[in-house]
Amino acid sequence: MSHSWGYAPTNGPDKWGKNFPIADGVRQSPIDIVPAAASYDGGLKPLCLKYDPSTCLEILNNGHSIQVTFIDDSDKSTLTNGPISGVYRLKQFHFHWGGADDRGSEHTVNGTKYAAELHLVHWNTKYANFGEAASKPDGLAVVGVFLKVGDANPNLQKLLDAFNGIKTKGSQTSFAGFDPATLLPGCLDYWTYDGSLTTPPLLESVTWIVCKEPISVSPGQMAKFRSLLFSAQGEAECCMVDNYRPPQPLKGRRVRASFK
Ligand SMILES: Cc1cc(C)[n+](CCc2c[nH]cn2)c(C)c1
Ligand SMILES: [Zn+2]
Repeated sequence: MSHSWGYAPTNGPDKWGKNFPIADGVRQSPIDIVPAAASYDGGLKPLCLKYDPSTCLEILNNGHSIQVTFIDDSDKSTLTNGPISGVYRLKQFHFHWGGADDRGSEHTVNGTKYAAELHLVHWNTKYANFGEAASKPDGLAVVGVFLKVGDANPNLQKLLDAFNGIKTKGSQTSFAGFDPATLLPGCLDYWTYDGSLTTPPLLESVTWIVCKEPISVSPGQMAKFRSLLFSAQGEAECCMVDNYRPPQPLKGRRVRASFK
């Protein structure tokens, strides 16, 4: 019986290559970002993120993270410009975090881990839908935002309050009218590189856009993330923590910076 992937010693990132050989591919994510080795590219445009809160649909615990999903049947919530061409639609956002404040992000900066990382997942509208786009080299664009422990972030509170209804794997509740733009840092300087999904199926279809500036999160707010469960109702409780893949080999890839 093939047990599904996860983040435990028995089914975690070191084991994913068995069922997903692309785990050792040429453009895997995340990576360690070394700012001094990134090349400034004056041709990179500023990010243009236009989100309509009316497209926000629901929040769910999928057993790997909490995910907020969006209605993506129109260009109401989009990413344009930045390193991409064309229009990418927002499909979902989710987080990765640690069991303590010293770890949790997927990307690292000069080897430094943040307490958590937000991923805003967008798909290229040159393809028919998200699923098709996810299998194309230019199919997805994920904006990554680091969460740094410090002051409480009021923009996270509505999200954290919703966690009470989605504690266990497979639970979901409606979540209307949330504006994901409130989770973006004030400065949208970014690093960008060609990479992959950071969970199985690890498809090499992601243009990564990692913001240089983190947003804040308090220790108490981090505790709310850690109160979620990997396990389903009725199963032995397993805290949802350390749901991050460690940095992968760069394999010659270039990391560009939108800023000097
Ligand atoms: C088709 C598809 C499947 C999955 C698990 N994901 C999420 C994988 C992921 C989480 N964080 C970064 N990549 C995406 C974005 C697309
Ligand atoms: Zn992610």
